[in-house]
Amino acid sequence: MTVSSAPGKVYLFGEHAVVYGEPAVPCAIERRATVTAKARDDDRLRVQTQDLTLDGFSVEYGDGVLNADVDVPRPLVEAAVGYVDGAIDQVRDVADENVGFTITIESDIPLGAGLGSSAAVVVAAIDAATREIGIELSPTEIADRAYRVEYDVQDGQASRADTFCSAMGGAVRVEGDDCRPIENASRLPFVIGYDGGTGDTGALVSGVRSLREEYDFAADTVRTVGDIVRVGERALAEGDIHKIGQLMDFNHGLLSALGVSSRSLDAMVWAARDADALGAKLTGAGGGGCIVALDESPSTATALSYTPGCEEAFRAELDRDGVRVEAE
Ligand SMILES: Nc1ncnc2c1ncn2[C@@H]1O[C@H](COP(=O)(O)OP(=O)(O)O)[C@@H](O)[C@H]1O
Ligand SMILES: C[C@@](O)(CCOP(=O)(O)O)CC(=O)O
Ligand SMILES: [Mg+2]
Repeated sequence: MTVSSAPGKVYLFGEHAVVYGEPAVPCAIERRATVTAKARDDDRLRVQTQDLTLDGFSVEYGDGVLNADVDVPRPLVEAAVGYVDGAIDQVRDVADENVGFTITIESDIPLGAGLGSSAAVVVAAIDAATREIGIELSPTEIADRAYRVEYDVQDGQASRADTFCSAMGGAVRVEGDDCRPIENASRLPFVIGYDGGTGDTGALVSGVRSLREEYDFAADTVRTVGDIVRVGERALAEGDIHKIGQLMDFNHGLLSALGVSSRSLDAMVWAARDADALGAKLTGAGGGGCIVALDESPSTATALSYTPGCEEAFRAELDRDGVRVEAE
């Protein structure tokens, strides 16, 4: 039995635009998905998940047959299994044989909310399952294989940002295939607001793609997000937290123009701004889920906890650890 974990993330800047080759800066946070892999005698895959939203179910999958506990809607099961299934395909590709596994997932990352639960689950699953059969992949190799899974599950619409960040930890910079850690990133006082909802990553990415194809000004907006990231990474290197906050606000405005915000995300962003946060924006695909704000004081978290539509507000520290083995 092997246990590995990998962190979720927030986007300081650059989600969506990163899909079209602009740079982005995601930061790993201390909320993790933990995956236990146990090799089986047969070649089947059994997945058990104790998830916040899915509320615990188990699925057995093999030979193209999917058996789930009775009362779980099938599309939900298929959506949940897609990423893990893809991760195990990658492990079988590395092993060059059809190894079977029982996979157990425990995650404290809200699902489908912009904090990269999919990337964390895939990264941790690839690490745990390869180690379980005696193969040790480097974090960059895990990131690359996890990216291929996200790319497939999201119908060819994914950047390397989430998976690289989850595998490496810390703050990272991703531009196309160029992925690198940001050394000595200044400490940022992240506060997260969560509306309890989710966004459909694939559908939201498709929406931005259509706008970009239809209107030159939407394509310009995507490029402008890239400009914000380029200025933002200098501010990050200089530790200019006020400028970082201002640029987060700007980035949110452009994401909103691209149609990926929502009433509750906007309400949480404005609650954070009214509470004197240095900046606030949605994180990840949008549509529903989480915002990230910067505030050293407790004001933003308190204001968010009284904001209608905000289900949970919490502080998140930068997690310098990427994927790591917890037990072997
Ligand atoms: N604990 C979990 N157990 C099983 N699958 C999970 C778990 N957490 C996330 N996933 C997978 O990740 C998907 C959500 O990913 P996505 O829509 O990209 O949102 P995000 O990555 O922002 O959380 C879920 O539908 C599921 O397939
Ligand atoms: C919208 C996007 O830039 C980020 C999606 O993040 P999340 O899965 O919502 O955490 C898509 C991608 O980079 O693959
Ligand atoms: Mg995701």
